[in-house]
Amino acid sequence: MAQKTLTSTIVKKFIPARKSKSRKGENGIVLVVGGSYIYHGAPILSSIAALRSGTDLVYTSVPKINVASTRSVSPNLIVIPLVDQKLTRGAVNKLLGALPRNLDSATIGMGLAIQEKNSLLHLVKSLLDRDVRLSLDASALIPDVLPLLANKNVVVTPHAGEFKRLFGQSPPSSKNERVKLVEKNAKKFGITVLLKGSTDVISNGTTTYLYEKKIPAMTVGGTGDVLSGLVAGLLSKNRKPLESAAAATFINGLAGKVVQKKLGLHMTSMDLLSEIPLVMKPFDKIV
Ligand SMILES: NC(=O)C1=CN([C@@H]2O[C@H](COP(=O)(O)OP(=O)(O)OC[C@H]3O[C@@H](n4cnc5c(N)ncnc54)[C@H](O)[C@@H]3O)[C@@H](O)[C@H]2O)[C@@H](O)CC1
Ligand SMILES: Nc1ncnc2c1ncn2[C@@H]1O[C@H](COP(=O)(O)OP(=O)(O)O)[C@@H](O)[C@H]1O
Ligand SMILES: [Mg+2]
Repeated sequence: MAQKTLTSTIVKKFIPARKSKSRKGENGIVLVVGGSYIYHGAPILSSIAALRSGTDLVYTSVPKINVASTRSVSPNLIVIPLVDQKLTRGAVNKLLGALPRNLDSATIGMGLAIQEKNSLLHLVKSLLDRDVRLSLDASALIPDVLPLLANKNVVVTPHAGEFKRLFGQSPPSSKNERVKLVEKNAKKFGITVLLKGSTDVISNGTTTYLYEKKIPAMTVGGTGDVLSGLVAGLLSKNRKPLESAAAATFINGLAGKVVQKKLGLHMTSMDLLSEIPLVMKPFDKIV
């Protein structure tokens, strides 16, 4: 299968136009589920990235111990408390009852502590049953979730360590072998796989995009959390998981390039957030 290198021309087609006459909610409603006692920042990074990708509303669900700190970060976030410190069946049932009716997409896993595996499976299945498009990251990347995902507009965003946990094989260092392994698993499970690294590999098993970034400053913690929010933000308007994942990784890299140029190897993932609007603006279309 031929791989294509991501370019602005390709990505421009993946970002839907906004109608002048649209109303609040028509340009994306996103749910972010993540965070834990130690990792409070991940869902915040993901949520702000989703908003900055150009969605209308982002609902951020975090354990109740994180609610006050999360709310204090930004009035733009609508925080839905998880009733337990970790993801439990009871917390998922309460969350499902509190969700907005017309949710378009969700991203789950960043910084999340999962008490019972079945609570994650129940959350994923319930959201897919409501035709919510998913971006699964970090703690949500466990093999048990794979059978739920086939051909359901789902993107998984593992780094190499999460890839091994999810698919049982470590991505090899040879680029061609890496691409083949990503394609094999994407096809086998009917999902879009975005394998993160110095070169991101994005494939749905039929089409594959590569994005070589040369932005080592992005190894700082949180840049994958930002990416998960960008994927969900784009998925909320473009149902095609491959296109949304490819556009998200390209935007994340563009922002990283600008920040590295400005700050060298001293960026934090927060710096990416302020660059997202500036790098995405040239892709805006209003009809
Ligand atoms: N401020 C925050 O709240 C932050 C929270 N974070 C959260 O921290 C949690 C743990 O994240 P980590 O990615 O550190 O997961 P882990 O530290 O649990 O890494 C999982 C496994 O993968 C291995 N691994 C990690 N990156 C790898 C790579 N590129 N190649 C090969 N092996 C690799 C690790 O050694 C480990 O064995 C995640 O839920 C993440 O979302 C991080 O994103 C950092 C920022
Ligand atoms: N050497 C590198 N050069 C450029 N980007 C990188 C490099 N290593 C990792 N990245 C990027 O950093 C992010 C890492 O994701 P992840 O490990 O999940 O981060 P975190 O969980 O800390 O948010 C991905 O977006 C990946 O593309
Ligand atoms: Mg991560």
